[in-house]
Amino acid sequence: MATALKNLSDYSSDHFIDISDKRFGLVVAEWNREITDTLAQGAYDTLIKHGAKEENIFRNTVPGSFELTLGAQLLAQHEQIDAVICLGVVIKGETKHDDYICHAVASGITNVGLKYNKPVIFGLVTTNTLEQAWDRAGGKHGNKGVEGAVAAIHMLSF
Ligand SMILES: Nc1c(NC[C@H](O)[C@H](O)[C@H](O)CO)[nH]c(=O)[nH]c1=O
Ligand SMILES: CC(=O)[C@@H](O)COP(=O)(O)O
Repeated sequence: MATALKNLSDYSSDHFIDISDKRFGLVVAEWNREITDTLAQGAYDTLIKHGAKEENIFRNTVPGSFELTLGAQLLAQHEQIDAVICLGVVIKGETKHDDYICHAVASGITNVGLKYNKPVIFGLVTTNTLEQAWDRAGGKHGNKGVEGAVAAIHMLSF
């Protein structure tokens, strides 16, 4: 279903568990920093809204989305971390570079989650234009950071 048909910030919290003792890693790419900061704020606010403690949310930055995988692993390897949310924005350029990044990150963070048996959430905005990216960072299609936090809480409620 296209994002245009499902707002990223619409969700049900009926099945959520108590997350007051859960520890979350946020890994945020610095590329397109203004947008990734907005995604991170959306994720942070959603975790707090649903009971996470400020002191249990650990935010790290990485240079770009390609480094999200290693950033996720460096957090997920710690027993104290219950879930990791990866946030980045990749906007298509003149070459296929964006494809290589997106495929590497999708595959990489999937493997980290499977390796450490904990939610590692794919919060990557992958768009053709800057406008489309802003539409998914608090714009008309909601906030992908909110979606990432909801996915993390949902998986912890599994
Ligand atoms: N073009 C974008 C990048 N490129 C940088 C890579 O992610 C990586 O940091 C570099 O190749 C060094 O390993 N990153 C984004 O997050 N978004 C982009 O649009
Ligand atoms: C997605 C990217 O890495 C992008 O900025 C690279 O741009 P280009 O393909 O024009 O080199």
